[in-house]
Amino acid sequence: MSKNVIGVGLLGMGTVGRGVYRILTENRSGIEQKVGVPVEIKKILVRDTAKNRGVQLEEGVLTADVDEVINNPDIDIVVEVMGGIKPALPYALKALKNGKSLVTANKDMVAEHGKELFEAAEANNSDLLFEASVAGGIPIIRPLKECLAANRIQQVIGIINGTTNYMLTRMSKEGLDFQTALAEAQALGYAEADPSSDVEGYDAARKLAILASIAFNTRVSLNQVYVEGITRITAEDISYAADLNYVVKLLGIAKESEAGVEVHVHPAMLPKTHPLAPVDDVYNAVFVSGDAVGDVMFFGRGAGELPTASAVVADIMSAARSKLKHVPGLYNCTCFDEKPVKSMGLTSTKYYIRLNVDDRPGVLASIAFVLGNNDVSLASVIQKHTTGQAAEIVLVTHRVLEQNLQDALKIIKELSTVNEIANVIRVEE
Ligand SMILES: NC(=O)C1=CN([C@@H]2O[C@H](COP(=O)(O)OP(=O)(O)OC[C@H]3O[C@@H](n4cnc5c(N)ncnc54)[C@H](OP(=O)(O)O)[C@@H]3O)[C@@H](O)[C@H]2O)C=CC1
Ligand SMILES: N[C@@H](CC=O)C(=O)O
Repeated sequence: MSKNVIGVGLLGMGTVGRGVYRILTENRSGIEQKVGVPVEIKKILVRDTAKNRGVQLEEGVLTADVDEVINNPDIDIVVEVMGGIKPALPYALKALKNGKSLVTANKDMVAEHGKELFEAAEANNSDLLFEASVAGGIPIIRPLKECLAANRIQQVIGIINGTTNYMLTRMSKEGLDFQTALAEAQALGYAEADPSSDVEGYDAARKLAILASIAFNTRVSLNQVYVEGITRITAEDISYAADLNYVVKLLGIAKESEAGVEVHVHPAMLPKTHPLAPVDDVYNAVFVSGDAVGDVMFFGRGAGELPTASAVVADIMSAARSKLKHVPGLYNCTCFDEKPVKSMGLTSTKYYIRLNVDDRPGVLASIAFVLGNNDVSLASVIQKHTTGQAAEIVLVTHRVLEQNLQDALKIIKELSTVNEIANVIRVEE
């Protein structure tokens, strides 16, 4: 039987949910033309039905009873924009089991329970779409699954967290301190409900696990991703980076070689001439290299109400078309391989090392000796005398094996003339 309307139920009406409501309402006629029938929001699950949502809502559309969404026969597509794992995951699975298509922006849920969700979608002939879960408004999931499907993808490198990119930009360009920059990102609706997930790198790690799984057709889990956040980045590091012609960014890096897949998220210094260097504020960018296409870069807003909702609504429209044409599963799971993930010690890059040391002759030589003994060679040295007794030294290495650097740092830390290894930041060229 052909449908004359597609019913949508939202789980959540926060930053993203409100954006979805606004786009579906404000662009109603264009969306109807593109889909073929009207797309209507029937019910919205929230915790507090009395809270003002900042948009004109129809009487009775808000509910605190999840069954009014996931068991509602008028709803074809359930849109999960509440976040977290519990109760989002059981609600999502129940919706799929009830034959609803599921659209979600929830990277925690997709990264950690993608297999379960895909299996439920396939078993019930439904769609599972999650474009907004990585890089907000930037199309990247579907381009990887479709437009670049002919390639063997060699690497995916990106700025994939809007909050931290916004913070690093405000800290480096306006001299804001960490907490003020974070408070601004929260006020703008960019941060996660628990912002430690942003600043400690886990949000980016979940997104990288999703991207790497799709790019390399394997299943990369969160615990296979090496993660460091931006909490140790200081004004001094940002200023040294500028002196060295670098900018500091939180990067997600996924590469595939014969030795396996490598996946890591950490702050990195990038030359100011690097294509990712000028990506500031809430903007994200994902740089993909494929064997046939070469290099392509995707750029746009990585978080925020309307950019994120743009991706969610496009997924709703795809799910609607597939419901109308009875062709579910267009974007099913493509993780058909099991590829080993390389340990971080086997990766290699250049490193920036900032040390506080005694201001005495021979100190630099003793540090260089330990580095040399561990096959770590130096590309440049900056030495600043802070007092007559203590000095700050900044070293930049050539490309070296991570394990060699870590072995050397363990010894350097114990030298009596070294007071502190203040920071170590990878340098990507
Ligand atoms: N914000 C952004 O820029 C982006 C967010 N995302 C993802 O989108 C999802 C939503 O994010 P965002 O909109 O920022 O989150 P918000 O915290 O702004 O909104 C969450 C919404 O979910 C509702 N909710 C939460 N828990 C429950 C529950 N147990 N029962 C009923 N309702 C519940 C809340 O209800 P109430 O309002 O009554 O409390 C609220 O309406 C997350 O997975 C996030 O990671 C993805 C890309 C970008
Ligand atoms: N907190 C996330 C929101 C989008 O995924 C971010 O800042 O990128």
